[in-house]
Amino acid sequence: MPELVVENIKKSFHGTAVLEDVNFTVADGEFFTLLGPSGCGKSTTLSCVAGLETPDSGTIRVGDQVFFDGTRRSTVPPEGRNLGLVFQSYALWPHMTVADNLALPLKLRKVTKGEQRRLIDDALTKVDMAHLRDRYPHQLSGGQQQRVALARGIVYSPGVLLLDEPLSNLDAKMRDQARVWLKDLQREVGITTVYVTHDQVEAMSLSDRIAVFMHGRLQQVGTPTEIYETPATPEVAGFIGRCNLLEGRVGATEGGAVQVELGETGQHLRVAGACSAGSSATVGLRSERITLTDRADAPHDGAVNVLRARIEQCSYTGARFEYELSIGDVRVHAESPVRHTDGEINLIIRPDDCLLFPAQV
Ligand SMILES: Nc1ncnc2c1ncn2[C@@H]1O[C@H](COP(=O)(O)OP(=O)(O)OP(=O)(O)O)[C@@H](O)[C@H]1O
Repeated sequence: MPELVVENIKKSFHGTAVLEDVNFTVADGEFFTLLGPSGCGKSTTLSCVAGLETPDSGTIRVGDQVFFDGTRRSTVPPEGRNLGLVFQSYALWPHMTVADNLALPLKLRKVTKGEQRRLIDDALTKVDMAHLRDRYPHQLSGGQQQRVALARGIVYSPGVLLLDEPLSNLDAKMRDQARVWLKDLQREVGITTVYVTHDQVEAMSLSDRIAVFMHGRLQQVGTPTEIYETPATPEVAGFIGRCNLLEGRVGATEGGAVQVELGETGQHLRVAGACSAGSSATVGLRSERITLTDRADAPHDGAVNVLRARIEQCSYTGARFEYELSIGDVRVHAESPVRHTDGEINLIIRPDDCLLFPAQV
Protein backbone atom coordinates (compact mmCIF):
# COMPACT_ATOMS: atom_id res chain seq x y z
CA MET A 1 0.00 0.00 0.00
CA PRO A 2 1.27 3.51 -0.74
CA GLU A 3 2.23 6.02 1.94
CA LEU A 4 -0.03 8.77 3.30
CA VAL A 5 1.49 12.23 2.95
CA VAL A 6 0.13 15.30 4.75
CA GLU A 7 1.88 18.53 3.74
CA ASN A 8 1.59 22.06 5.15
CA ILE A 9 -2.01 21.67 6.29
CA LYS A 10 -3.59 24.77 7.79
CA LYS A 11 -7.11 24.98 9.12
CA SER A 12 -9.04 27.63 11.00
CA PHE A 13 -12.57 27.78 12.35
CA HIS A 14 -14.26 31.21 12.38
CA GLY A 15 -10.91 32.98 12.01
CA THR A 16 -9.16 31.00 14.78
CA ALA A 17 -6.20 28.92 13.61
CA VAL A 18 -6.56 25.29 14.74
CA LEU A 19 -3.88 23.65 12.57
CA GLU A 20 -0.64 25.40 11.58
CA ASP A 21 1.56 23.84 8.92
CA VAL A 22 1.00 20.21 9.84
CA ASN A 23 3.39 17.86 8.02
CA PHE A 24 3.85 14.12 8.33
CA THR A 25 4.24 10.97 6.25
CA VAL A 26 2.87 7.59 7.28
CA ALA A 27 4.70 4.65 5.72
CA ASP A 28 3.10 1.52 4.30
CA GLY A 29 1.87 -0.69 7.14
CA GLU A 30 2.90 1.77 9.81
CA PHE A 31 0.93 2.38 13.04
CA PHE A 32 1.15 6.15 13.36
CA THR A 33 -0.39 8.03 16.28
CA LEU A 34 -1.45 11.66 16.66
CA LEU A 35 -1.00 12.37 20.37
CA GLY A 36 -1.68 15.53 22.32
CA PRO A 37 -3.86 17.19 24.95
CA SER A 38 -7.55 17.90 24.41
CA GLY A 39 -8.23 20.59 21.80
CA CYS A 40 -4.76 20.50 20.17
CA GLY A 41 -6.13 19.58 16.73
CA LYS A 42 -5.73 15.78 16.47
CA SER A 43 -9.31 15.02 15.41
CA THR A 44 -9.38 17.94 13.00
CA THR A 45 -6.26 16.54 11.32
CA LEU A 46 -7.86 13.10 11.05
CA SER A 47 -11.07 14.65 9.70
CA CYS A 48 -9.05 16.47 7.03
CA VAL A 49 -7.48 13.16 5.98
CA ALA A 50 -10.92 11.50 5.96
CA GLY A 51 -12.44 14.36 3.92
CA LEU A 52 -14.93 15.30 6.65
CA GLU A 53 -13.23 18.70 6.99
CA THR A 54 -11.59 20.75 4.23
CA PRO A 55 -8.22 22.32 5.06
CA ASP A 56 -7.60 25.97 4.18
CA SER A 57 -4.36 25.06 2.42
CA GLY A 58 -1.84 22.25 2.00
CA THR A 59 -1.87 18.84 0.34
CA ILE A 60 -3.07 15.39 1.38
CA ARG A 61 -2.36 12.33 -0.76
CA VAL A 62 -2.08 8.56 -0.62
CA GLY A 63 0.52 7.49 -3.16
CA ASP A 64 -0.38 9.23 -6.43
CA GLN A 65 -3.97 9.85 -5.45
CA VAL A 66 -4.32 13.47 -4.34
CA PHE A 67 -7.19 13.78 -1.82
CA PHE A 68 -6.78 17.50 -1.31
CA ASP A 69 -4.75 20.15 -3.11
CA GLY A 70 -5.06 23.62 -1.60
CA THR A 71 -3.44 25.33 -4.60
CA ARG A 72 -5.95 23.89 -7.06
CA ARG A 73 -8.78 23.83 -4.51
CA SER A 74 -9.45 20.23 -5.56
CA THR A 75 -10.86 17.78 -3.05
CA VAL A 76 -11.95 14.14 -3.24
CA PRO A 77 -15.16 13.42 -1.24
CA PRO A 78 -14.88 11.01 1.73
CA GLU A 79 -16.48 8.11 -0.18
CA GLY A 80 -13.87 8.43 -2.93
CA ARG A 81 -10.90 8.02 -0.56
CA ASN A 82 -11.26 4.32 0.35
CA LEU A 83 -10.41 4.87 4.00
CA GLY A 84 -11.58 2.85 7.01
CA LEU A 85 -12.97 5.01 9.81
CA VAL A 86 -13.63 4.06 13.43
CA PHE A 87 -14.77 6.61 16.00
CA GLN A 88 -15.01 6.61 19.76
CA SER A 89 -18.82 6.27 19.49
CA TYR A 90 -18.58 3.13 17.23
CA ALA A 91 -21.55 4.53 15.21
CA LEU A 92 -23.12 1.11 14.56
CA TRP A 93 -26.63 1.10 13.11
CA PRO A 94 -28.86 -0.03 16.03
CA HIS A 95 -31.58 -1.62 13.83
CA MET A 96 -29.07 -3.80 11.94
CA THR A 97 -27.38 -7.01 13.00
CA VAL A 98 -23.61 -7.23 13.26
CA ALA A 99 -23.40 -8.86 9.82
CA ASP A 100 -25.72 -6.27 8.25
CA ASN A 101 -23.64 -3.43 9.74
CA LEU A 102 -20.62 -4.89 7.94
CA ALA A 103 -22.60 -5.52 4.73
CA LEU A 104 -23.57 -1.87 4.36
CA PRO A 105 -20.22 -0.48 3.17
CA LEU A 106 -19.87 -3.50 0.86
CA LYS A 107 -23.31 -2.90 -0.69
CA LEU A 108 -22.34 0.74 -1.29
CA ARG A 109 -19.30 -0.59 -3.14
CA LYS A 110 -21.50 -2.95 -5.20
CA VAL A 111 -19.78 -6.10 -3.92
CA THR A 112 -21.66 -9.29 -4.92
CA LYS A 113 -23.70 -11.17 -2.28
CA GLY A 114 -21.33 -14.19 -2.20
CA GLU A 115 -18.25 -11.99 -1.90
CA GLN A 116 -19.99 -9.95 0.85
CA ARG A 117 -20.49 -13.13 2.89
CA ARG A 118 -16.85 -14.12 2.49
CA LEU A 119 -15.50 -10.67 3.41
CA ILE A 120 -17.84 -10.34 6.42
CA ASP A 121 -16.84 -13.80 7.73
CA ASP A 122 -13.20 -12.95 7.26
CA ALA A 123 -13.40 -9.56 9.05
CA LEU A 124 -15.51 -10.92 11.95
CA THR A 125 -13.12 -13.85 12.39
CA LYS A 126 -10.21 -11.41 12.61
CA VAL A 127 -11.84 -9.61 15.54
CA ASP A 128 -13.12 -12.86 17.09
CA MET A 129 -16.80 -11.94 16.63
CA ALA A 130 -17.99 -14.43 13.99
CA HIS A 131 -20.19 -16.25 16.54
CA LEU A 132 -22.15 -13.05 17.30
CA ARG A 133 -22.88 -12.08 13.68
CA ASP A 134 -26.68 -12.19 14.12
CA ARG A 135 -26.83 -10.06 17.28
CA TYR A 136 -27.95 -6.44 17.34
CA PRO A 137 -25.61 -3.78 18.79
CA HIS A 138 -27.67 -3.39 22.01
CA GLN A 139 -27.09 -7.12 22.67
CA LEU A 140 -23.31 -6.60 22.74
CA SER A 141 -20.92 -5.29 25.41
CA GLY A 142 -18.99 -2.06 24.78
CA GLY A 143 -15.86 -4.04 23.95
CA GLN A 144 -17.76 -6.26 21.50
CA GLN A 145 -19.36 -3.25 19.79
CA GLN A 146 -15.96 -1.73 19.43
CA ARG A 147 -14.65 -4.93 17.75
CA VAL A 148 -17.59 -4.85 15.32
CA ALA A 149 -16.84 -1.20 14.52
CA LEU A 150 -13.23 -2.19 13.77
CA ALA A 151 -14.36 -5.13 11.62
CA ARG A 152 -16.59 -2.71 9.67
CA GLY A 153 -13.59 -0.39 9.30
CA ILE A 154 -11.47 -3.09 7.61
CA VAL A 155 -14.11 -5.24 5.81
CA TYR A 156 -13.67 -3.52 2.43
CA SER A 157 -9.83 -3.51 2.64
CA PRO A 158 -9.36 0.25 2.84
CA GLY A 159 -6.00 1.79 1.90
CA VAL A 160 -5.61 3.45 5.30
CA LEU A 161 -7.40 2.88 8.62
CA LEU A 162 -8.25 6.02 10.64
CA LEU A 163 -9.05 5.48 14.33
CA ASP A 164 -10.24 8.34 16.55
CA GLU A 165 -9.98 7.41 20.26
CA PRO A 166 -11.58 3.99 19.59
CA LEU A 167 -10.79 2.64 23.06
CA SER A 168 -11.80 5.57 25.21
CA ASN A 169 -15.32 4.28 25.96
CA LEU A 170 -13.93 1.09 27.52
CA ASP A 171 -13.06 0.72 31.19
CA ALA A 172 -9.38 0.67 32.16
CA LYS A 173 -8.99 -3.13 32.22
CA MET A 174 -10.78 -3.67 28.90
CA ARG A 175 -8.74 -0.89 27.35
CA ASP A 176 -5.54 -2.70 28.33
CA GLN A 177 -6.81 -5.92 26.72
CA ALA A 178 -8.11 -4.09 23.65
CA ARG A 179 -4.69 -2.48 23.14
CA VAL A 180 -3.08 -5.89 22.87
CA TRP A 181 -5.51 -7.34 20.36
CA LEU A 182 -5.71 -4.12 18.35
CA LYS A 183 -1.94 -4.19 17.89
CA ASP A 184 -2.12 -7.89 16.92
CA LEU A 185 -4.92 -7.17 14.45
CA GLN A 186 -3.07 -4.26 12.86
CA ARG A 187 0.05 -6.42 12.44
CA GLU A 188 -1.96 -9.30 10.98
CA VAL A 189 -3.85 -7.13 8.48
CA GLY A 190 -0.72 -5.01 7.84
CA ILE A 191 -2.84 -1.93 7.22
CA THR A 192 -1.45 1.60 7.38
CA THR A 193 -3.10 3.10 10.46
CA VAL A 194 -3.49 6.63 11.80
CA TYR A 195 -4.62 6.61 15.42
CA VAL A 196 -5.77 9.58 17.50
CA THR A 197 -5.46 9.57 21.28
CA HIS A 198 -4.69 11.83 24.23
CA ASP A 199 -3.53 8.78 26.22
CA GLN A 200 0.26 8.63 26.16
CA VAL A 201 0.45 5.04 27.45
CA GLU A 202 -1.82 3.92 24.62
CA ALA A 203 0.31 5.85 22.11
CA MET A 204 3.59 4.49 23.46
CA SER A 205 2.46 0.86 23.52
CA LEU A 206 0.68 0.75 20.13
CA SER A 207 2.66 2.97 17.79
CA ASP A 208 5.57 2.56 15.43
CA ARG A 209 5.83 6.35 15.47
CA ILE A 210 4.08 9.16 17.32
CA ALA A 211 3.40 12.74 16.26
CA VAL A 212 3.06 14.95 19.34
CA PHE A 213 0.66 17.87 18.82
CA MET A 214 0.41 21.00 20.95
CA HIS A 215 -1.76 24.00 20.07
CA GLY A 216 -2.26 22.92 16.46
CA ARG A 217 1.42 22.39 15.75
CA LEU A 218 3.50 19.24 15.54
CA GLN A 219 6.17 19.42 18.23
CA GLN A 220 7.94 16.17 17.38
CA VAL A 221 7.54 13.04 15.26
CA GLY A 222 9.47 9.97 16.36
CA THR A 223 9.43 6.42 17.68
CA PRO A 224 8.14 5.95 21.24
CA THR A 225 11.76 5.61 22.42
CA GLU A 226 12.84 8.84 20.69
CA ILE A 227 9.87 10.76 22.07
CA TYR A 228 10.52 9.52 25.61
CA GLU A 229 14.33 9.58 25.71
CA THR A 230 15.01 12.66 23.59
CA PRO A 231 11.93 14.89 23.69
CA ALA A 232 12.30 17.93 21.42
CA THR A 233 10.80 20.46 23.84
CA PRO A 234 10.03 20.74 27.56
CA GLU A 235 6.31 20.54 26.63
CA VAL A 236 6.81 17.13 24.99
CA ALA A 237 8.89 15.94 27.96
CA GLY A 238 6.17 17.12 30.34
CA PHE A 239 3.35 15.49 28.37
CA ILE A 240 4.93 12.03 28.02
CA GLY A 241 5.44 10.27 31.34
CA ARG A 242 6.08 12.11 34.61
CA CYS A 243 8.83 14.63 34.06
CA ASN A 244 9.97 17.39 36.43
CA LEU A 245 10.78 20.60 34.58
CA LEU A 246 13.30 22.53 36.68
CA GLU A 247 14.24 26.10 35.77
CA GLY A 248 17.84 27.15 36.29
CA ARG A 249 20.82 29.21 35.23
CA VAL A 250 23.84 27.67 33.53
CA GLY A 251 27.06 28.06 35.51
CA ALA A 252 30.31 26.29 34.69
CA THR A 253 30.51 24.20 31.51
CA GLU A 254 33.04 21.39 31.14
CA GLY A 255 33.64 18.33 28.96
CA GLY A 256 30.17 17.63 27.53
CA ALA A 257 28.29 18.70 30.65
CA VAL A 258 27.03 21.90 32.27
CA GLN A 259 26.19 22.89 35.81
CA VAL A 260 22.70 24.26 36.22
CA GLU A 261 22.01 26.29 39.38
CA LEU A 262 18.52 25.43 40.60
CA GLY A 263 16.82 28.76 41.31
CA GLU A 264 17.75 30.17 44.71
CA THR A 265 18.25 26.75 46.31
CA GLY A 266 22.04 26.95 46.44
CA GLN A 267 22.16 23.48 44.85
CA HIS A 268 23.09 22.61 41.29
CA LEU A 269 22.74 19.74 38.84
CA ARG A 270 25.46 18.52 36.51
CA VAL A 271 23.67 17.82 33.23
CA ALA A 272 24.98 16.17 30.06
CA GLY A 273 24.77 18.53 27.06
CA ALA A 274 25.94 21.94 25.92
CA CYS A 275 24.64 25.41 26.71
CA SER A 276 26.35 28.79 27.09
CA ALA A 277 27.33 29.91 30.59
CA GLY A 278 25.04 32.53 32.09
CA SER A 279 22.01 31.51 30.00
CA SER A 280 18.72 30.15 31.34
CA ALA A 281 17.78 26.52 30.84
CA THR A 282 15.11 24.01 31.76
CA VAL A 283 16.19 20.61 33.05
CA GLY A 284 13.83 17.71 32.46
CA LEU A 285 14.11 15.04 35.12
CA ARG A 286 11.96 11.93 34.93
CA SER A 287 10.48 10.83 38.24
CA GLU A 288 11.61 7.23 37.88
CA ARG A 289 15.21 8.20 37.11
CA ILE A 290 15.75 9.70 40.56
CA THR A 291 17.18 7.33 43.16
CA LEU A 292 16.23 8.11 46.73
CA THR A 293 18.58 7.17 49.54
CA ASP A 294 18.76 8.08 53.19
CA ARG A 295 22.31 6.80 53.41
CA ALA A 296 24.63 9.57 54.57
CA ASP A 297 27.53 8.13 52.56
CA ALA A 298 25.92 8.70 49.15
CA PRO A 299 28.71 9.10 46.57
CA HIS A 300 29.99 12.66 46.24
CA ASP A 301 32.61 11.94 43.58
CA GLY A 302 31.02 14.17 40.92
CA ALA A 303 30.10 11.23 38.65
CA VAL A 304 26.52 11.54 39.86
CA ASN A 305 24.55 14.42 41.35
CA VAL A 306 23.55 14.25 44.98
CA LEU A 307 20.84 16.73 45.96
CA ARG A 308 19.43 17.21 49.41
CA ALA A 309 15.63 17.32 49.53
CA ARG A 310 12.82 17.36 52.06
CA ILE A 311 10.03 14.77 51.86
CA GLU A 312 6.75 16.70 51.79
CA GLN A 313 4.47 13.77 50.97
CA CYS A 314 4.78 10.04 50.39
CA SER A 315 1.90 8.02 48.90
CA TYR A 316 1.65 4.28 48.39
CA THR A 317 0.32 3.24 44.95
CA GLY A 318 0.81 -0.52 45.25
CA ALA A 319 3.67 -1.01 42.82
CA ARG A 320 5.71 1.86 44.28
CA PHE A 321 5.82 4.91 46.51
CA GLU A 322 5.36 8.37 45.04
CA TYR A 323 7.10 11.32 46.65
CA GLU A 324 6.53 15.05 46.61
CA LEU A 325 9.88 16.57 47.52
CA SER A 326 11.18 20.08 47.92
CA ILE A 327 14.62 21.47 47.31
CA GLY A 328 14.24 24.96 48.76
CA ASP A 329 11.29 26.39 46.84
CA VAL A 330 11.66 23.89 43.96
CA ARG A 331 9.16 21.02 43.94
CA VAL A 332 10.22 17.59 42.62
CA HIS A 333 8.14 14.46 42.06
CA ALA A 334 9.94 11.12 42.43
CA GLU A 335 9.08 7.40 42.54
CA SER A 336 10.71 4.59 44.42
CA PRO A 337 9.97 0.95 45.26
CA VAL A 338 11.23 1.73 48.79
CA ARG A 339 9.47 3.61 51.58
CA HIS A 340 11.51 6.41 53.13
CA THR A 341 10.18 8.18 56.17
CA ASP A 342 12.95 10.61 57.08
CA GLY A 343 12.22 14.31 56.77
CA GLU A 344 15.30 14.80 54.60
CA ILE A 345 16.73 12.56 51.93
CA ASN A 346 19.43 12.40 49.26
CA LEU A 347 18.49 12.29 45.58
CA ILE A 348 20.98 10.59 43.31
CA ILE A 349 20.71 11.70 39.69
CA ARG A 350 22.93 10.72 36.77
CA PRO A 351 23.92 13.63 34.48
CA ASP A 352 22.92 11.44 31.49
CA ASP A 353 19.41 11.07 32.87
CA CYS A 354 18.81 14.82 32.77
CA LEU A 355 17.28 16.45 29.69
CA LEU A 356 18.76 19.86 28.93
CA PHE A 357 16.56 22.44 27.19
CA PRO A 358 18.36 25.75 26.61
CA ALA A 359 15.98 28.73 26.89
CA GLN A 360 14.65 29.93 23.51
CA VAL A 361 15.94 33.43 22.76
N1 LIG B 1 -16.45 22.40 13.65
C1 LIG B 1 -15.77 23.21 14.48
N2 LIG B 1 -16.09 24.50 14.61
C2 LIG B 1 -15.39 25.32 15.41
N3 LIG B 1 -14.32 24.94 16.14
C3 LIG B 1 -13.96 23.65 16.06
C4 LIG B 1 -14.64 22.71 15.23
N4 LIG B 1 -14.03 21.50 15.34
C5 LIG B 1 -13.01 21.68 16.21
N5 LIG B 1 -12.96 22.95 16.64
C6 LIG B 1 -11.95 23.53 17.56
O1 LIG B 1 -10.68 23.19 17.06
C7 LIG B 1 -9.78 22.88 18.11
C8 LIG B 1 -9.20 21.49 17.87
O2 LIG B 1 -10.23 20.54 18.01
P1 LIG B 1 -9.96 18.98 17.81
O3 LIG B 1 -11.27 18.27 17.98
O4 LIG B 1 -9.22 18.76 16.56
O5 LIG B 1 -9.00 18.68 19.04
P2 LIG B 1 -8.49 17.31 19.63
O6 LIG B 1 -7.04 17.45 19.82
O7 LIG B 1 -8.97 16.18 18.81
O8 LIG B 1 -9.23 17.30 21.05
P3 LIG B 1 -9.97 16.11 21.86
O9 LIG B 1 -8.91 15.17 22.32
O10 LIG B 1 -10.63 16.85 22.99
O11 LIG B 1 -10.97 15.51 20.90
C9 LIG B 1 -10.57 22.99 19.41
O12 LIG B 1 -10.30 24.24 19.97
C10 LIG B 1 -12.01 22.90 18.93
O13 LIG B 1 -12.87 23.62 19.80
